[in-house]
Amino acid sequence: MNTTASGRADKFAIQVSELTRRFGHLTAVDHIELQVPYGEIFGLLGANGAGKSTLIKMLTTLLPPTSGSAEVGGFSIIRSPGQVRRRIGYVSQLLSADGALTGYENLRLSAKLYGLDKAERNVLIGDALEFMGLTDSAHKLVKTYSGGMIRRLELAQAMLHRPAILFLDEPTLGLDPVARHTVWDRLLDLRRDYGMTVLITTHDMEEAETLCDKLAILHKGRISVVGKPVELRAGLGANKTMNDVFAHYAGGLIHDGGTFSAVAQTRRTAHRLG
Ligand SMILES: Nc1ncnc2c1ncn2[C@@H]1O[C@H](COP(=O)(O)OP(=O)(O)OP(=O)(O)O)[C@@H](O)[C@H]1O
Repeated sequence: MNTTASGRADKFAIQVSELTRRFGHLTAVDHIELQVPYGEIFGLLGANGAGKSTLIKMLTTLLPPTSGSAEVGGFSIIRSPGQVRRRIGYVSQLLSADGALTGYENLRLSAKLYGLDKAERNVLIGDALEFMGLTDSAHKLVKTYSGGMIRRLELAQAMLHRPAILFLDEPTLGLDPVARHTVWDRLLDLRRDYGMTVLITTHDMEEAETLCDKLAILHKGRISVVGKPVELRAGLGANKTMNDVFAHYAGGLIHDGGTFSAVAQTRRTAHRLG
């Protein structure tokens, strides 16, 4: 249990009530209810356009909701967005590290943006580099990094100020299996060492099953089911896979070769670093 600045004991890192976002006539997120306890690794699944990124953008205060409410780290995303931002780290789908800077310089930039003072800054940057296995590459340009190293650098940037809650939009998209597993290990370490709560979006059924304690599947802006991966599979019958669960609750199959957005994203990443 965490105690917020208001002194209130708070069991949930994320509490969402009737949260809704419309874009014109389209309701991208439709009256969502969600509770994520502190210390949980929580996965958001859904087909392209289901509303995952829109939900994350609202919870990270980047996009105002049309209606409804949410508390993140004990603070309202509407009334206290600054308090929310102090308690979260966010890695977006888009490449956020700057390829023309070194890993260290990227981290120093993040530290300044977070307002960390100089003495604290150097210790926290050193810790983050070490934690993500990037100490030896700290002074190399990021455009020479592999995709897995870039993801770990982005995680290092997001964990720098020791947020209570990390939001990661498709954290392992486009990574090979070894790099993917390394990212999973680091996320598990962040939970173990710092008690961080992690909310991720993913299209990867292995990631959903192996990494996440609990999953919510979104379909057309609504949550169609919430549960532990093993419960969701068992709920459909014997020998059901996560792909079956996804097809049942998300209205479609995960196709071989990835989704359109996965392919586009991978290419965007390659282009930016090229
Ligand atoms: N700024 C915007 N203006 C208009 N429509 C938007 C905007 N952002 C998202 N949408 C629409 O809202 C719906 C939900 O989009 P969102 O990006 O949240 O889905 P997603 O589940 O994250 O999809 P993906 O897996 O492709 O990232 C989609 O129909 C999308 O086209």
